[in-house]
Amino acid sequence: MTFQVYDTTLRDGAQREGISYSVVDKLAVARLLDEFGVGFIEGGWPGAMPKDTEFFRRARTELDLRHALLVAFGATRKAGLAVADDPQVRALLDAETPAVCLVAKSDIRHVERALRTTGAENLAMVTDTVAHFVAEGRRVFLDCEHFFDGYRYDPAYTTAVTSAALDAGAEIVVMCDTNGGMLPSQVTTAIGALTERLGVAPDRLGIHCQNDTSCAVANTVAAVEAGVRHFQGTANGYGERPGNADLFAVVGNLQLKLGLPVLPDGCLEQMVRVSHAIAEIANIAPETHQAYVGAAAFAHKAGLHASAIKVDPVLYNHIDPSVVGNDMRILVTEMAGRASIELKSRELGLDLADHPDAASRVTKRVKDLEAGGWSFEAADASFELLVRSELPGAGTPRPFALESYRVLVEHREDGAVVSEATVKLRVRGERIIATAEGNGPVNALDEALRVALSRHYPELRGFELADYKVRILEGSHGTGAITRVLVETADANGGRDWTTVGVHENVVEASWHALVDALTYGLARTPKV
Ligand SMILES: CC(=O)SCCNC(=O)CCNC(=O)[C@H](O)C(C)(C)COP(=O)(O)OP(=O)(O)OC[C@H]1O[C@@H](n2cnc3c(N)ncnc32)[C@H](O)[C@@H]1OP(=O)(O)O
Ligand SMILES: CC(=O)C(=O)O
Repeated sequence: MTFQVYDTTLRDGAQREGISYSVVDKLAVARLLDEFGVGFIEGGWPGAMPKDTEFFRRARTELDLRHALLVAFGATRKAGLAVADDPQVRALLDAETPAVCLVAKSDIRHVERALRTTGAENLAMVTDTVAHFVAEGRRVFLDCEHFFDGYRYDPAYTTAVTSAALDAGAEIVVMCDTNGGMLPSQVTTAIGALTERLGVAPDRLGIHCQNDTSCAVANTVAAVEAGVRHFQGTANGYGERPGNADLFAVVGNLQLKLGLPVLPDGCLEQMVRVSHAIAEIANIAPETHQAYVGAAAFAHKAGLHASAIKVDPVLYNHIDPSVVGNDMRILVTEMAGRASIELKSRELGLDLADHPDAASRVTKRVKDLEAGGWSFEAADASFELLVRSELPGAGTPRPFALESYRVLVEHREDGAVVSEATVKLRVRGERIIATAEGNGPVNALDEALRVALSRHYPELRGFELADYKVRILEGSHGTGAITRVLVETADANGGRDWTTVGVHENVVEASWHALVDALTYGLARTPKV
């Protein structure tokens, strides 16, 4: 059984609001899609946009694809124009791709109202254009726009468009749910009715679904279950309006749920890497909760889940995440039980299995702290320090003892606002007082701490405050609003970043907790200078 995995990230995907690829971006995306093992890459519409024309020109020398064939997209000839005289058709040929995909009207209402021509002329446009490209040695796919809506309105006309294309030599006629309004059962019914009417097997048909009902993936899978072998989609579901069928979910479902061999061996595990790399190029943050590839796709928060996962991860994962290049994660929050704490600690290299009392104490502290507004879900480093403080023999020494700190904010006559912080610490028996300025109170505090500690801990110089997030939480504890601060610290020497948390009614004090955890954690894991 051979499947055609047809990617349209660079054509339909580029129709998503906010995406604008350069030619270099398009070449990079094409290489990634090829590594994912798709069979066809629709690279754009040559002749419609100079960038797309340029992409196909450069692709000839700069792309060395292992799995995929490049496809150029265009429309059937203009109404009333000979196919050989249509400049769009010429541009499509000039792209010199082994295959082309032609979009054709297949809903009689669109033929008459949007194209402003007759049903007969549209059929001739399909026949002429398909035959022209076939005669030029191209493989031809025909995208039937508004196929399902057209078929419901006038099945005879939509069927006639399909037959005209197949008779003229099209390899596959693609049923497009252009407005994205279909449901899986409607797709299945239409395919059954059409194949009966046409007298052709469903493997001459393809499927292309927009996602306006959030059913694009389900509709695509339903079409394949109905016998279709050519399916289209885009990386991460990018596309016009809400998007297209997310090719990663489609492929994951077909390969892992239905056991269909849609990708070459060794490609499925590239899924997460390719998904995130394309998101990066598209300048769109990867969707954390995206099926299969999202960072949270296999992240477990509920204590009950973790307690079963501790026995066997299969019990709460629909697949082994590594099969698609993803990882399972255990989240530690107020919903954690002892099993969550134990599994998360194990992830961090701390074994609580032989310390049930410590696991219970950590669980209780996490629940109590979270009730007070703390959140460890994104603050692994603070969680690790907490576990270490309870696990016998694993404690992390605090690098200093605080005598006091003070922060001033000065609004000067010239309008400048400067913060100044002073810290008084005891470091290895020495009393140190240090003062520093910063562009805000937290920055000043961070600088003063570094000044005070740098002689005893020179490795601190490699730490950078990479991100600082503040969230004001509604006052639900009789204290008024409280502030939660998350600090992300980067290691200039290339180590992994780490995140710490602090909570207090006062934003500076909350930040102080997060900063102290950040330095403590960083110093504990960095080799001494
Ligand atoms: C469903 C889909 O998403 S298909 C992909 C759609 N993608 C895009 O539209 C992006 C690229 N498009 C473009 O750059 C431009 O729209 C172009 C270059 C294709 C056309 O631009 P223009 O010539 O200025 O025409 P315009 O966009 O205003 O209208 C489209 C024309 O194509 C005609 N047309 C639409 N579909 C078809 C078709 N399947 N076959 C032949 N002609 C068609 C329309 O009737 C209209 O013709 P008209 O100019 O004689 O009225
Ligand atoms: C061709 C296409 O993108 C559509 O009909 O949705």
